[in-house]
Amino acid sequence: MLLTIDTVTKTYPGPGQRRPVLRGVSLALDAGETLALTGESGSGKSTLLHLAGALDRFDTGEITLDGVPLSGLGDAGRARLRRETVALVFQQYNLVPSLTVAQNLAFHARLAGRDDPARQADLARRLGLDGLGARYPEELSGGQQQRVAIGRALALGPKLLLADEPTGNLDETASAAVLDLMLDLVAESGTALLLVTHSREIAARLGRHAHLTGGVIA
Ligand SMILES: Nc1ncnc2c1ncn2[C@@H]1O[C@H](COP(=O)(O)OP(=O)(O)OP(=O)(O)O)[C@@H](O)[C@H]1O
Repeated sequence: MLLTIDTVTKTYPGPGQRRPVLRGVSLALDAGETLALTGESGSGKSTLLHLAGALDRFDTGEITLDGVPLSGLGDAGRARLRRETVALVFQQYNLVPSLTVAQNLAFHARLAGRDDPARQADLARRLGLDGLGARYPEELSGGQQQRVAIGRALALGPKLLLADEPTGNLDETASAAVLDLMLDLVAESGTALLLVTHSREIAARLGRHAHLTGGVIA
């Protein structure tokens, strides 16, 4: 298994009565699998995605990512594992406005010491970004910006791609096109995908579907 989430609980610290967001979530994802995570607003989908990506700490239970139990890691260990294994795509594209498309595509791979211009060029071509390399994010459509964000994530060569409502800002046509490309690219590269969505249609396109409700997977 690439990712195993075992009876994980999470309560956010805060004033007043504290209610657990996750009450014992269990979920497993094999290498190369695609899984859609749905659930009502506030059910804890983003929280679970962040925990799976070693971006935040859980209270009890265990998450094992690429063979490494996360509970035993400190901040530095989690950061290293994240760098080596995971890439993220959010609803907000989070591109660097002062960098060109080509520079944005290379940015995270370069930071991780895995700069591979040939791979970036191939991703740009596959994502329909040819000819846009010298443009800045503000000169792109939303769908184009999201395709750059997906290319930037996949340029890392991650084992696990975590996507939080990645097409949530796009109209239906752009959303379908971006999802198609993302699914093609993860299938080709054997990358596992955990994708949070509100859309039943999108969920149906992925290999598996899990629904979060009442702090557990239904
Ligand atoms: N950093 C935080 N501090 C305190 N509470 C938080 C924090 N992040 C999320 N929460 C609370 O935890 C609950 C779950 O939030 P989360 O964002 O995981 O839900 P979600 O299912 O992704 O929601 P949505 O579909 O609306 O994005 C919510 O009640 C939210 O208010």
